[in-house]
Amino acid sequence: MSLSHDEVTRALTTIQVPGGGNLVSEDMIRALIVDGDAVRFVIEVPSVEIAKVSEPLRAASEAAVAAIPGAARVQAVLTAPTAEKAPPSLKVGGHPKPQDGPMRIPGVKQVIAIASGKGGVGKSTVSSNLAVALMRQGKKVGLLDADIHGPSQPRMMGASQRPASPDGKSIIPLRAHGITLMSIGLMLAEDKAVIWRGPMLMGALQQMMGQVQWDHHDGELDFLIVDLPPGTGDVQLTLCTKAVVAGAIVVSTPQDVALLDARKALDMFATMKTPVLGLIENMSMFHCPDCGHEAHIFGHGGVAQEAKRLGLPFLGALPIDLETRLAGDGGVPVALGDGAMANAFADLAGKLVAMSPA
Ligand SMILES: Nc1ncnc2c1ncn2[C@@H]1O[C@H](COP(=O)(O)OP(=O)(O)OP(=O)(O)O)[C@@H](O)[C@H]1O
Repeated sequence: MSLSHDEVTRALTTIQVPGGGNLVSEDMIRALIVDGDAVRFVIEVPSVEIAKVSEPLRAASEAAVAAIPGAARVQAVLTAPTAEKAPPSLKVGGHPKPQDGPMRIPGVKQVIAIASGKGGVGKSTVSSNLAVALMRQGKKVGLLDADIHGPSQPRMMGASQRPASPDGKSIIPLRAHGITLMSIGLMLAEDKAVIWRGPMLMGALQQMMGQVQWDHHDGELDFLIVDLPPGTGDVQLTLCTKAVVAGAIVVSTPQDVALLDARKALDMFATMKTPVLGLIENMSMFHCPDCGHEAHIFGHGGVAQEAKRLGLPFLGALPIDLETRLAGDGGVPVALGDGAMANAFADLAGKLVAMSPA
C-alpha cells in the first residue's frame, strides 16, 4: 500500500519545535513529495543560524516519517531564508507568459540540459559533478535543478537556504562550491508542491529562466547545467521551446529497460531539434575495492553501442562508486576531490568544453 500525503503530514505534527507548536502547525514544511515509498521534504527554519543547530530536528522528522509502515526512503533537508535580505515575495508559478520563440537566458552563454529516460540513473549526480568539474577548469558555471519531483541539488551541493529576492522581482541564486545554484523545489510552498500542474510549472520554469540573476555572483556564466526531471514531460518541452539550449546530454545505465527509456528521451530532443551532445553510461561497472575485480552488475557497454548506432558521441562510462554516493548525500560532490571519479568527471568536462564554442 502506498503512503499518503496526509499520513506523512500527521507524522510531522508529532515533531515539536522550539518555541512551541510542531513542524506542521508552524508552517515549516515545504515541497513535500510522496512518491511510492519515497518521501522528500524541506524544513524551513527562521534563520541560517537556527538551521545550523537544527540537525536533530531534521533527523527526528526523517525518523518519524520513516516509522510509517510503507515508508522506505525518506529525505529531509533544512532551509532558511537568507538573513540579511528580504525573503522572496515572488509568486512562483502562475501561468506561463506568452513568448515568441526560444529566448537566450540572461546572464548565461550556454545552456546544457542533463536528461534521462528514467529516474534514479544518476542524472543529478552527473549534473552536480559536471558543474564542479567545469568550474575546476576555469569556467563560470550555474546549476539549475528543474526536477520538481525531488529537488536533489540542494542536498548534493549542500545548499538549502531559500533564495532571496531583495526587490520582489529578481531572484538571487544560491552559491555553493563555486557554483551558482538554483532549485525550483526550494521556491515551492508545501501546498503548491501538490497542486502544481503543467501550466503552473511552466510559469515557474520561465521565472527560473528570466528572473534569476544568473550573473549575480560570477558575471556571465559560461555554462548553465539544467538537471531535468526524468522522462519526457512538460519541463523538457518548455525548456527546449522557450530557451535557447546549446545541447542535451542523456544519462543512462546499461540495462535494457533504461536504454529503452533513454531512446524516448533522444527521440524527444530530435523532435524539438535540440542537439544531443552525447550519452553517458552511469553505474557501468563495479571495481571490487578488495580484489580489484571489475563486475558489470547492470550489464556493460549498452550505452556506447547505442551511441554508435545513433551516430552520437559516447562521452564516457562511470563506475558504481560508494564515495560518489556518500559525497552526493553529504553535499560535497566527489568531483571536488582528486580521486578516480574526480578525474572521470574532469574528462567529461574537458569533452564538453572541447565541443562548445564558448
Ligand atoms: N556512479 C554512481 N555510483 C554510486 N552511486 C551513484 C552513482 N550515480 C548515482 N548514484 C546514487 O544513486 C542515487 C540516484 O542518483 P541520482 O539522484 O543522481 O539519480 P537521478 O537520475 O537524478 O534520479 P531522480 O530521477 O530520482 O532525480 C543517488 O543516491 C546517488 O548518490
